[in-house]
Amino acid sequence: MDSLKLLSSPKIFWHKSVVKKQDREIALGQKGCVIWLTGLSGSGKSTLACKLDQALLSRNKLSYVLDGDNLRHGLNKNLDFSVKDRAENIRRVGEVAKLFADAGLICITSFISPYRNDRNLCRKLLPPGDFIEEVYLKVPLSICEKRDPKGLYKLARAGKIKGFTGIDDPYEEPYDCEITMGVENGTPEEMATTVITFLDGRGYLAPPITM
Ligand SMILES: Nc1ncnc2c1ncn2[C@@H]1O[C@H](COP(=O)(O)OS(=O)(=O)O)[C@@H](OP(=O)(O)O)[C@H]1O
Ligand SMILES: Nc1ncnc2c1ncn2[C@@H]1O[C@H](COP(=O)(O)OP(=O)(O)O)[C@@H](O)[C@H]1O
Repeated sequence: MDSLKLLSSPKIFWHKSVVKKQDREIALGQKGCVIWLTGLSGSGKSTLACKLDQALLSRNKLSYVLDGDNLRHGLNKNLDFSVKDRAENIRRVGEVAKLFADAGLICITSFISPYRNDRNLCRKLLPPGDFIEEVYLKVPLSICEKRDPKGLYKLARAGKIKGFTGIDDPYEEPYDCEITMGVENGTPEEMATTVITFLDGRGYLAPPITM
């Protein structure tokens, strides 16, 4: 019974893992954490997530990208863009990211995540220090709309998509994010370097120190 702890439901128990997070981190030579990218559609989240993933791999660090478009093809395919479903989308992402961080990986999430409360709930879900970075891609709507790589803004302006973030649905800017970046911060590669410098400075690209 040592490894069993009673949860809030009397019928569901928590089974403790024998291999600890720290053991996995030592094996991987890094610390598990979550980098949360947020911003409007077209602000560059997926591009930055990919650059980060590549830059980390080139340093022999293991990361994994959870991307809004991709998760909505599978795990979250039953969710729409209502306030309630966006909240559920982000809650599930937070739970999955928590597992990835526990596995010792650097988990990069790329979701509009328009509501402050949903983002803060994910922050609270993770042990202190694991949710290390909220990166806000502060790109004006006019620029995102000009980019419009999927033609969605055009459809939203034409009224063919309802509830599109930035057009007829809100985006709540972060008050307290760790990094804010915009078009003035250079290329996606340069932005990835900024994030990696931050990670390095906080010791996430080295294994934990054990006594
Ligand atoms: N109504 C509406 N509003 C916003 N975005 C929409 C909408 N409908 C479809 N899309 C496409 O879905 C992508 C956003 O999915 P997310 O899971 O990141 O959204 S959210 O965090 O739940 O708000 C988003 O992808 P990105 O452009 O990569 O952000 C869009 O391509
Ligand atoms: N820093 C940047 N400067 C200029 N264009 C960019 C930058 N980052 C991304 N882009 C371009 O903007 C468009 C949207 O980028 P994307 O990463 O798909 O955004 P999101 O995932 O936030 O929707 C793409 O065409 C991409 O090439």
